[in-house]
Amino acid sequence: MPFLFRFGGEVVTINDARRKIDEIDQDIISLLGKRRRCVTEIGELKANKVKVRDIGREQLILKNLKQQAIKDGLDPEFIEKVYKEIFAYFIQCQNDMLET
Ligand SMILES: O=C(O)C(=O)C[C@]1(C(=O)O)C=C[C@@H](O)C=C1
Repeated sequence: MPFLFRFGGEVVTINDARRKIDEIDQDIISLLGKRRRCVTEIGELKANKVKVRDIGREQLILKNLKQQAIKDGLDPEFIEKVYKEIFAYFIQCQNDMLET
């Protein structure tokens, strides 16, 4: 008898739930890849490298995403930590592309 439990309103086995998590994780990675392509386009517009980092834009994104996080039942402080890493990575991507 497989272990059954509730996940998003349905009764499922742990393997079913893990398959859903695997799909969600693949979507997250694919969306981050898509985000990277947009950031690369912006990087090309910043070709003079006067200012790669835009703190005002980061703050606006964070404000909106923290509100969204609350609506989606997530801790906004967790989202802030995740996005600080995301911004750091994408700023590095822009710096790398502008150096080469
Ligand atoms: O909006 C920009 O100017 C970007 O380069 C994108 C981005 C981001 O990852 O969202 C990256 C670096 C900036 O500090 C702000 C935002």
